[in-house]
Amino acid sequence: KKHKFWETQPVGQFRDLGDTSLPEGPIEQPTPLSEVKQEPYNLPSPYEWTTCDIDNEDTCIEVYNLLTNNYVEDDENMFRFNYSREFLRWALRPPGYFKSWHIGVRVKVSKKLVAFITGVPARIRVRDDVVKMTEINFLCVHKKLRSKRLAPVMIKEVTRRVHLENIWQAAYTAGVVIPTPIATCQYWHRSLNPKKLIDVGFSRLGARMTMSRTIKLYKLPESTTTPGFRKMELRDVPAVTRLLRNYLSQFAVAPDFDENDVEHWLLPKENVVDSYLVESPDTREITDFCSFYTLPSSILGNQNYSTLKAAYSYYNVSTQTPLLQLINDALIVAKHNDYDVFNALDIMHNESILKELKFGPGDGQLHYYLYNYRMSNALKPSELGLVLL
Ligand SMILES: COc1cccc(CC(=N)NC(=O)c2cccnc2OC2CCNCC2)c1
Repeated sequence: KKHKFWETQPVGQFRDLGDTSLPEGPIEQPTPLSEVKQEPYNLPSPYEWTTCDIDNEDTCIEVYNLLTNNYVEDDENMFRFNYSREFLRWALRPPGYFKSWHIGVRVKVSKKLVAFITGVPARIRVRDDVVKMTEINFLCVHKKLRSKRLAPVMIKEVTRRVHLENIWQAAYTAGVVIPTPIATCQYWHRSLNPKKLIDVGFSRLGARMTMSRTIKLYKLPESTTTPGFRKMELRDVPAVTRLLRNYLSQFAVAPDFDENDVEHWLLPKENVVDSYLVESPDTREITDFCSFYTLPSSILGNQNYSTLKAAYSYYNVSTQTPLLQLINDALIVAKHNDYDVFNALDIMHNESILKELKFGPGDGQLHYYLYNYRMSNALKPSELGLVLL
């Protein structure tokens, strides 16, 4: 039976698609905190819950190793996400985070960490509704424990702990279709190091193309082209917050960032997140912004390389500089910092610049989901202003 678990959850159900009589918004009302299950869900007997304190170096290493060996792979199992430890500490400790939402599963006898799931708080606007949500991520079950139905109980446990903090909605993404996507996005890749990408099988040499012709095709200038283009600094947080809030207001679903959020999520952090802005040379005004995060992938089974250095488009705002020129400058910076590939989803205004900047379509889709919040119709990717890590 397909979706046995998801048909028991307060999410949009496939059978309700097209039923426009169902109102957009929360599916279930909050329950009084006294009625939320106080004790953890039962795990199969060999396993126990653990809260992963990622400030503890040893625990952070355990989480890193579990994800490095067991997290998401591409459809052809040639690559696996390889989130760094500093990235995980950044992703899991935003303003107002709860350690209790960093949930692990250990083998009672050996104490080995064999599964993980996380939530972080986020204020997300859905049309005119700003909703306190949790962003769910890093659901990972050790390869040897798959099909033991651990994922449903982990999802129920993180939901229970989120309910205890009086939060009733969640946002998450997946490469698979489960009830029911609020948007389905395509991912695109822009080669920066085509020789390596072809060598590791990420890309293929185009028909009637030589390697030297391919290298020439993706060549980028040594330096950025936009006057006033520079790294974001702490002093820019108020202006970037204003710019970003204004820009994101046009999308149906987007984060409701305040200055604290912008300081955490967008201030440059080496090997984690890069952010640049355009400060108009004459007015000194900040008119544009672009950012990408660093998510390497392990290359599974290649003699010459073990890691693919990938940049993922994050939040970009173009008000004076054409988006094409802004993202081209982001590509130039990424190439200069030895990234092999620059990835983007076709969300926000990205679709308009992908082909011209020589992005190629990826071989998969990324589906966005809301928990306990119904949307009458799926959104077009261009209506989505939310990037999850
Ligand atoms: C290249 O190495 C890979 C290793 C594992 C999976 C994939 C394919 C894939 N599933 N890609 C994406 O989900 C993706 C493609 C473009 C932009 N963001 C993405 O995912 C982000 C956001 C969701 N959480 C993972 C990172 C590629």
